[in-house]
Amino acid sequence: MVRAMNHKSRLLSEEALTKYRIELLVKGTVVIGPQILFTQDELAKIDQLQAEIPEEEVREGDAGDSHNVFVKRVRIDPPGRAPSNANGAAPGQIMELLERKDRSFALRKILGATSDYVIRRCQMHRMPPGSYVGIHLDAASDPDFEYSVIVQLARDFEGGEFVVYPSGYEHQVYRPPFGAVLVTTCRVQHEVKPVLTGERRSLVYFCSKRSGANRRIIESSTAGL
Ligand SMILES: O=C(O)CCC(=O)C(=O)O
Ligand SMILES: [Fe+2]
Repeated sequence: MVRAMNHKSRLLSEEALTKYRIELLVKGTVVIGPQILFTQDELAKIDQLQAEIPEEEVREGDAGDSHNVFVKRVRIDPPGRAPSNANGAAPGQIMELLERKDRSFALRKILGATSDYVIRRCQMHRMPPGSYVGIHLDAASDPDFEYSVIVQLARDFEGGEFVVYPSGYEHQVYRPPFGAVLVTTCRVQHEVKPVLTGERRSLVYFCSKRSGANRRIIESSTAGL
C-alpha cells in the first residue's frame, strides 16, 4: 500500500486528477477547490514570506495592455534571458514551496505532461479597490508559457472576477474562493475586473515545458526583418 502511494499524488486520487485534466482540456480553465493543492499552513507560509518582498506598481503589461496592480516579483523571465528567482531569500523559499513533489506531481497530471513543467515566472498581486488587470494574453510575455496557475490569497473583497474569453465561445466568469487554484491556458485572452471593495490578492505562476531563455525578443526581431 505504501509502495503504491509513492507513484501517486498524496493530494488527489488519480480519478480526481483526470477529471480536472479533462475540464482543463475542454474549457481551457479549471478551478481546483481550497485545501487541495495548498494547505492552510502553506498559504500562511507564503503570506509570511511575501512580507519580505518589495512591491512595485504596474500600469502597463508586456504587450502594452493596461493594468493597475501592485506586484511582488518571485521569479522573473526577462526577454532574451533564462528565468531566475528575484533577489533575496523569500523568493527562493516560495519557489521551493511551489515546487514540492506532491504538488508538482498533481499539477503535471492536471496539465497533462509526462515530465515536470518548469515555473518560468512567478509573482504576487495585490489589488485594492479600483485595481484591475486589462484583457491580455499571457503568451505575449513569453511564447513558451503554456498554463498559468493562480492561487487565491484573499477572502474579503468584491469585484475582481477573473474573466476568460475563449475564441468562438461565451466568455466565462470565475470567482474562486480563498485557497482555491485557478489553472488556465496562456493562449486564451482574459482579464481581472476592477476590484470594488476589500483587497484581492493572488499568487500567479506560469508553467512551461521549456527552461531556456525567453524567446520573446528573438521572435519579435525576426518578425521585424
Ligand atoms: O492575479 C490574477 O488573478 C491573474 C492576473 C493575470 O491574468 C496575470 O498575471 O497574467
Ligand atoms: Fe494573465
